[in-house]
Amino acid sequence: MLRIAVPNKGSLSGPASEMLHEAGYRQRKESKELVTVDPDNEVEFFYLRPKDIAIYVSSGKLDIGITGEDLLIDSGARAEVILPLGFARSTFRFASRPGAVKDIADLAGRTIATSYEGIVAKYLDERGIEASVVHLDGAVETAIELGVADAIADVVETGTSLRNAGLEVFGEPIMRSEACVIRAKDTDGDDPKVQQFLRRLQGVLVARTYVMMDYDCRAEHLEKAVALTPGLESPTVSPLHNEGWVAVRAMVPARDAQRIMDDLYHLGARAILTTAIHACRL
Ligand SMILES: Nc1ncnc2c1ncn2[C@@H]1O[C@H](COP(=O)(O)OP(=O)(O)OP(=O)(O)O)[C@@H](O)[C@H]1O
Ligand SMILES: O=P(O)(O)OC[C@H]1O[C@H](OP(=O)(O)OP(=O)(O)O)[C@H](O)[C@@H]1O
Ligand SMILES: [Mg+2]
Repeated sequence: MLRIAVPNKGSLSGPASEMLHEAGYRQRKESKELVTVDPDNEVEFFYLRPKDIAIYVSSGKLDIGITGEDLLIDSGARAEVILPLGFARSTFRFASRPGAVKDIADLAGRTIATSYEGIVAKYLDERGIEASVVHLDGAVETAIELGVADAIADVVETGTSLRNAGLEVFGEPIMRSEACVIRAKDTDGDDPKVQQFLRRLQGVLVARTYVMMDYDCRAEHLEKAVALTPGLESPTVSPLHNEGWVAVRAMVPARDAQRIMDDLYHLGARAILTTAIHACRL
């Protein structure tokens, strides 16, 4: 049985379970459940604190886990990313009151509040900057107003939390992060159960980011049309009953679909349809 760690709380928890559900895995029915077995797929899911997942996975007791790249790096655990999952995208940045800390070098001798001490300590160490790091569990933006720190290092997505606290980022992003599947370093990459799990998740990612496009066009416009819709390998082209016309079918990135439909129409293509992809194996 494959043993998989899944976040039990926070920003990663809902989207992770949703993705697993879309991939055909049974998920817990109730947020208090800590373990769920999916006997049909021979998988056991362990719902754990996101911050702890890399530690469990690196210990080898669980085969793989879903967590944030930032949490993985922060933990210092011997585990690695094997598949980025495209959700919980964020940056990790320093911030302070406007102008209070000018740049990274200006952090020397200051106090920095963060929930990610591991990332911050490593970043400062690599640059030879000596500063004190104060660990807080969350809501670190408030640490400056309450005089606990001169600067913070925290997850930034839209920047709303920083703005609301009257803070501004400084320096380059410390790192970028997204949810990902991880496994212990130095493990066998060919485990067929893990490979099948990854193929299922990749199928969900493709189904989320691509649509199927069908259209008819005159044979003399085919090369230009196919250049707009090259598909993943190559589009399917079938003859139509009307001589001189062909039907084309190809996967296209969902976010480009409307622009491609406009361009195909200008080229003379007609009956241009897009349909959702529900599941896929590439
Ligand atoms: N607003 C956000 N947008 C995108 N990703 C986020 C956001 N907040 C946290 N994350 C990501 O979620 C992961 C942190 O999850 P975790 O559950 O530890 O914290 P959380 O979502 O802030 O929950 P809480 O602090 O309430 O426990 C990290 O990978 C982080 O980058
Ligand atoms: O840039 P934004 O879109 O505002 O998102 C970033 C905020 O989201 C997370 O906070 P969360 O709500 O999880 O609270 P926390 O600080 O207690 O972790 C993170 O810690 C930031 O505070
Ligand atoms: Mg948080």
